[in-house]
Amino acid sequence: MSVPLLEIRGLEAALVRPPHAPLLRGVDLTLDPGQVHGLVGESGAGKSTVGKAILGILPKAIAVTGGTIRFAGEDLLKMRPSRFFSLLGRDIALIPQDPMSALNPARRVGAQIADGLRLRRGMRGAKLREKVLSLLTEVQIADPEAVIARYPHELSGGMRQRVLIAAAFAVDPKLVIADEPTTALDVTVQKEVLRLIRRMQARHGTGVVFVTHDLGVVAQLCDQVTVLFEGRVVEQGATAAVLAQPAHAYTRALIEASPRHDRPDSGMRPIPEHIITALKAERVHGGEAADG
Ligand SMILES: Nc1ncnc2c1ncn2[C@@H]1O[C@H](COP(=O)(O)OP(=O)(O)OP(=O)(O)O)[C@@H](O)[C@H]1O
Repeated sequence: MSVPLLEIRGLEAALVRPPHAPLLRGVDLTLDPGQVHGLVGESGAGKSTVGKAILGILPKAIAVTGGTIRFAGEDLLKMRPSRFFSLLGRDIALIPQDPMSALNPARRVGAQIADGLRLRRGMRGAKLREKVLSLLTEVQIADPEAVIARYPHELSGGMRQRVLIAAAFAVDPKLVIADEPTTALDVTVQKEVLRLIRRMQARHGTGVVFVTHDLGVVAQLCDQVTVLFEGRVVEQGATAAVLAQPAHAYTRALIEASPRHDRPDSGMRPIPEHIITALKAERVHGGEAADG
């Protein structure tokens, strides 16, 4: 039996300060190599917390309190720090939400893409420059020779996100965590960037955990989907099946509430109150503390 690329079991996280409000309540998720798994839910559902727990970059206020996160069979939560940091940036990479704050404003973009290749692949000189240029071409940046010498503020938001995609895929990671990578972009650019991520992951055979509040994005990009509500998995499965025949009332409501892509300004509509109430009741009856 092949080992999943990523296998999360019973992941729990909570606020560090009393009363230690739980944020993740036993999240399970399995990702096979080369697959794209969408993590979807409303704001505050815990999507980013899952992504950050995988990357070991949870804010100080949040701690993992239970469960396992296995990457190719090894538990990231139990790994020696030196081993964990050798995986980050080489086997596991991040495409962040906000390209401007992820890039160093004082360094040219070519140098920033080159960092991972120098550090993780030992590339130098002309070979390194060639590789950076070919990555920029791969993410469809015209005139890469000129772009490597630019500073982040000299590029558009879409170009900056392409630069970060190039940086994430530069060292051929096995797993990419994409945390709402198109939220800051306008709708037309969003579509191009999504297509680009899909193409890059297919070409590089990369597994992707894609954090989004947008089921339209899930439909376009993801093989599998996990629906989160208040830190708990409500529904999980192959995207086509879940979207065509959602088993849970919350998923159905989320589909109905999703922004219409033919009307980009339509926004997300609220989930009906009775469904939220029923979900909270399910949690209480499931034996968990009624903490909110
Ligand atoms: N730095 C922090 N300190 C305290 N609580 C936090 C912090 N970051 C997140 N939280 C809390 O953790 C919970 C889950 O947040 P998370 O960011 O994972 O949700 P999300 O589903 O990604 O939502 P969004 O789409 O708004 O980012 C929320 O209740 C949030 O208030």
